Amino acid sequence: MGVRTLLPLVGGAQSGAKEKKKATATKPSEQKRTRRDRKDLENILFKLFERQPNWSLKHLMQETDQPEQFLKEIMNDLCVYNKRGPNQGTHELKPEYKNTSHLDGMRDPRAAGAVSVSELAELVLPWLPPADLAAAASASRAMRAAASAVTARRAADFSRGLEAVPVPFDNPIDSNPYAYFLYTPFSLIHPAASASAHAQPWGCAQARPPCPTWPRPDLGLPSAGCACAEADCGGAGCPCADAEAEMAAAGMGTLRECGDGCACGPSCANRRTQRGVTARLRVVRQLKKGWGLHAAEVLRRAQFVCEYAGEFLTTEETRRRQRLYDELASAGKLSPALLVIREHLPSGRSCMRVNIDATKVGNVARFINHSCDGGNLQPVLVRSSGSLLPRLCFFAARDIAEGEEITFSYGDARLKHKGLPCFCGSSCCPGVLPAEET
Ligand SMILES: C[S@@+](CC[C@H](N)C(=O)[O-])C[C@H]1O[C@@H](n2cnc3c(N)ncnc32)[C@H](O)[C@@H]1O
Repeated sequence: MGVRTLLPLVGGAQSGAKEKKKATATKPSEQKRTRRDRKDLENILFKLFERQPNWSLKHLMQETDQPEQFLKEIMNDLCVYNKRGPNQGTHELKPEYKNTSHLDGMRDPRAAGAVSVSELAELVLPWLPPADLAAAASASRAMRAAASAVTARRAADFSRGLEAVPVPFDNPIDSNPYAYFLYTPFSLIHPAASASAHAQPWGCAQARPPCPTWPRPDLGLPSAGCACAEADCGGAGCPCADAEAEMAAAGMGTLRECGDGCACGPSCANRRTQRGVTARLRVVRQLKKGWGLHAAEVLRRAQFVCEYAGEFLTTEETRRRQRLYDELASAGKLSPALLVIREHLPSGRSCMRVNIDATKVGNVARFINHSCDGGNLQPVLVRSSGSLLPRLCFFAARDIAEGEEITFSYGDARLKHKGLPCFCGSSCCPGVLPAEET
């Protein structure tokens, strides 16, 4: 558990005659002093009594800047008043409150085991969606400070420590610090995905966990796969190898990799799309397109950028969600990230359909905007041995400069009656985003 946060103390102890005079002359009126949160004030007083054991009421008022009556109430609970002796006229802590720094967060014997406001905030606030976080922030000054820290951490890494590198938000347009959704480094099967992802902390103070922490779901056929020695995996003799692998990254559109059914481990060289995001990226707010994914370093042609991760949906659930998303999107209330991939099978007569929804549960790819000229990413359908469902992965189609927006083409079909406007800016843009009834 983290160290308790103490609000800054006001000024230093003033004991000289000159300072006393000055303090009297500038003493603010009682009405101007606003009450602190009681627990915070108690913490401040404990700190002051650690600095020196005896304090007059007047000096404590100067230090804490609290209304006299409020301060007296708390001091009655925590202190004894010295009527005589060398410390006459001062207060000191009651014996049960002295030398208890080793019991940090448990000072109040009236509530043994109680934690401070900031400790409680640290436990609870990372679990809250933005509206609840804002409501909690209005409860007290300490809660406001804790909520701002959570917000800052959310804006600094929306992968919540689940990727090898942090992925920050950058909003030069308005005061919205981040977009709220649940993060998954790889696709999950609905409805298990939605159920488990409803509770996910985001913005905790503790160090990033080793990534990724979620168990990868078993998506398929455990028996299929290779048994190569690790060093040979992906080579000419490996049944999971793809002779066209390099070309795939450059534009062939499909790729094979080792997977759950193989004897090799996660460090196998033939699993280049299975280690999550390693390229430096950032999400930047734009005036017309909302958030967009940008390169935060130079990306080389054919470099793996990210997988399109979200919830694998049935076609029935996809249609249900699409109706809802269409309504919300046309009212400007949502940027849907629902993707349907159709892969034509070799017979040419049927096609395999994969539905991935990254709107509520997704990864960095949910921020990739559309470009009518095809953008700078090459989408590649990756099949891993032992997995039934292919994964959509993105490779750099050419060198991408630092700061450049990362885009791909959502498709050609514009079959919907009322399409959303497209602001990709390319010369071939017809002005409407691709869309079709699913
Ligand atoms: C996968 S999301 C991309 C991230 C999105 N911009 C956001 O703020 O979350 C897809 C949505 O982004 C918006 N979008 C993507 N490309 C666009 C473009 N070229 N012009 C206008 N809006 C675009 C549309 O609202 C679309 O439904």
